Amino acid sequence: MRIGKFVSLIEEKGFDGALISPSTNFYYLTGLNLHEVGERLTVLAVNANGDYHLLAPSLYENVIQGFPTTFWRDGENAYEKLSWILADLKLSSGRILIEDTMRADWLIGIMRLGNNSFEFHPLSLVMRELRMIKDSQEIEMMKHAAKVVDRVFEEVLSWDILGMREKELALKIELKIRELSDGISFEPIVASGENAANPHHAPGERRIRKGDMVILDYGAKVGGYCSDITRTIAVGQPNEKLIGIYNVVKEAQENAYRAVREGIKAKEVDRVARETIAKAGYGEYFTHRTGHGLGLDVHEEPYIGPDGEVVLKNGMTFTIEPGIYVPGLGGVRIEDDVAVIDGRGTRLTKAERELVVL
Ligand SMILES: CSCC[C@H](N)C(=O)N1CCC[C@H]1C(=O)O
Repeated sequence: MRIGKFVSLIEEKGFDGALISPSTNFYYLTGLNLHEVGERLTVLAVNANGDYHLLAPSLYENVIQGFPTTFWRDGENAYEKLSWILADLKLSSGRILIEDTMRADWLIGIMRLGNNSFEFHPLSLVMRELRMIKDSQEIEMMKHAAKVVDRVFEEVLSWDILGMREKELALKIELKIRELSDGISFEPIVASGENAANPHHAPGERRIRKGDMVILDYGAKVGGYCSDITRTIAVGQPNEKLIGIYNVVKEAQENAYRAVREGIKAKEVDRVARETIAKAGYGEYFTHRTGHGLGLDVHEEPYIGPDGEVVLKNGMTFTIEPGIYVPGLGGVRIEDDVAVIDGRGTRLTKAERELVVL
């Protein structure tokens, strides 16, 4: 468990405690994977002396073992039990870290507990520091998740996708990922033809046609850790303009990857990708950041954007995924997962990056 290191950090930063609801932070700190707690109040309370206690629904009695926990049953007053825990931990005032994704109704319920005068701060203030550098076990998990998405890409290339609806292909990809891993890290994106001009296109009814460029963006989870890959493929010969765009994106991705070094700021990697695309005349069509950190969350620190002030260090993991999106025509994105190892970038995803024409 990583709670010890977390407590040292909160003390060092002058916080009095933390209230953490189920989330990737909760999993990172406790190793507990509480599936679908939904609306049932579940909170881990930690104080700056290193004492901690969990409040959880009794449905999870079989899952939570060997962890200091008070369980509550449906029909009981969970907030009353939480107030007893906070009193025991002497958490009634002060600077308290709150899980960023805590449900608003829980937070309001906590604010209404008697005798509390908390000053709330987002938990990410502390967790980002802990989670940004992955240890070797975490990197192993991410390598495994990356292998899965590479394998899925090979499978896709063996399918007859001409005439298939985007959403059918997205479902097939999802099923393959689920077969090979612990699950998807987000709902796959399949964007064909002019739909590929939308970076977060929701796969729909459009059938894949001859001459389409198709963006495939999907990810797997292994042991909680995510991969995230994008490849753009052609079905039949695409028009010359799209082929030109493909080559610009491939060059931008390669240049940004080669720029990765320990000690430079994340925004330097973004700048390299952006300059490559701007020089080719497509600057205004690269409408998002170059990448994002990857780990237990599919989007986390360090963000690789024009405002990326984080200094890259060994153990950081992130995506490099420049794209060009031309409304009415289509788009191209190429994305790899990268880890900083021995001072340089190492690609975790290795699927073919040359344009594949099916
Ligand atoms: C979590 S949904 C989007 C997944 C995708 N791989 C992705 O992260 N992006 C697609 C466009 C840019 C990038 C993003 O920052 O959202």
